[in-house]
Amino acid sequence: MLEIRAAKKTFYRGQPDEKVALDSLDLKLSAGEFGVVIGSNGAGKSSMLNAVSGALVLDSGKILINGDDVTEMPVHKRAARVARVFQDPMKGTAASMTVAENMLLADLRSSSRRLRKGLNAARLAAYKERLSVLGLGLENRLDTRVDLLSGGQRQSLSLIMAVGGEPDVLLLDEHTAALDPRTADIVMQATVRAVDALQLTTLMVTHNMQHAVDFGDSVIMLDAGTVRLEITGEAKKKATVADLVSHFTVKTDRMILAS
Ligand SMILES: Nc1ncnc2c1ncn2[C@@H]1O[C@H](COP(=O)(O)OP(=O)(O)OP(=O)(O)O)[C@@H](O)[C@H]1O
Repeated sequence: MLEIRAAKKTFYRGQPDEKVALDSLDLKLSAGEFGVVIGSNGAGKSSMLNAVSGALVLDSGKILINGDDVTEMPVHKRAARVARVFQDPMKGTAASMTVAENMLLADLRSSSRRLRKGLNAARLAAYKERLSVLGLGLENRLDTRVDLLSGGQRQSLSLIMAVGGEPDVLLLDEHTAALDPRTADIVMQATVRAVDALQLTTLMVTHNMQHAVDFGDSVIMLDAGTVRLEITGEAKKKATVADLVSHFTVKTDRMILAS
C-alpha cells in the first residue's frame, strides 16, 4: 500500500523562476494496485516518483508505505522497500558482466544478510526461475554478457533485478520510452507478468496513452503538481486513448471516474 498525503514541493521558492512541482498532492494505491501516471511535461510525474523513492525531500506532506511513515527515511534506507526502473536500459545493468552476475549484484544490494557464496547451484536455479517469468528465454542465457542482449532484454533484466528483493513499491519511470514500439510492448508484457507474479504495488509513469489504456488498474493524471483525474474500475477498463488525450486540454477540478 502506498499513500501520498498533501505532498508539497516548490523549487526556487520566492525567486523569479519559482517552480511548484507538487501542490498538495494526494494519492492512495492499495496493496497490489498498478497505477499508471500520465500528464503533460512538467506536470510533476518525476517529482512524485522522486518523493516516493526519497530522492526528493518534501517541503511538507507525508509518504506512507504499508502504513509506515517513511517521509523522513533517507533514500538509501528506503531502497530496500522501493524499487525503481529508469528510462535508460543501459543504466540498470553492468554491461561487461553476465546475466547471472548482474542478478547476484542485485541480490547483494537488496539483501541485508551477508551472501558468502557466489553463484552456487541453488542461486542459479532461483535466477532461472525468476527470469522465466519474463517469457523472453533469458533463463537460458545466464552466462551471456549483458552487452550482447537487446535493449528490451536488458530492460527486462533491470526489471527482474529491481523486483528481486520483493519491494513494497515498484516505480517505473518511463521505462519503455527509449525502446522501439515492438520492444516496448515486449517489456510491458514482461512487466505485467512480473507485477502480477509478485503482486507488487506499482506506479508507472508513461507518455504512451495506449499503454495507459492497456495496462494497470487505474490511470492517474497529474497537472500542475496535483492529481487532476483518476480513472478506476470499470471506467478504466472502458477508457480509450481518445478519452485520455481529451483530458490533456481540459482543465477542471479533480474528477474521479469509477465503477
Ligand atoms: N531539480 C529541479 N530543480 C528545479 N525545478 C525542478 C526540478 N525538478 C523538477 N522541477 C520543476 O518542477 C516541475 C515538475 O517537474 P517534473 O520533472 O516532476 O515533471 P514531469 O511531469 O515529470 O515532466 P516530464 O514529462 O517532462 O518528465 C517542472 O516545472 C520542473 O521544471
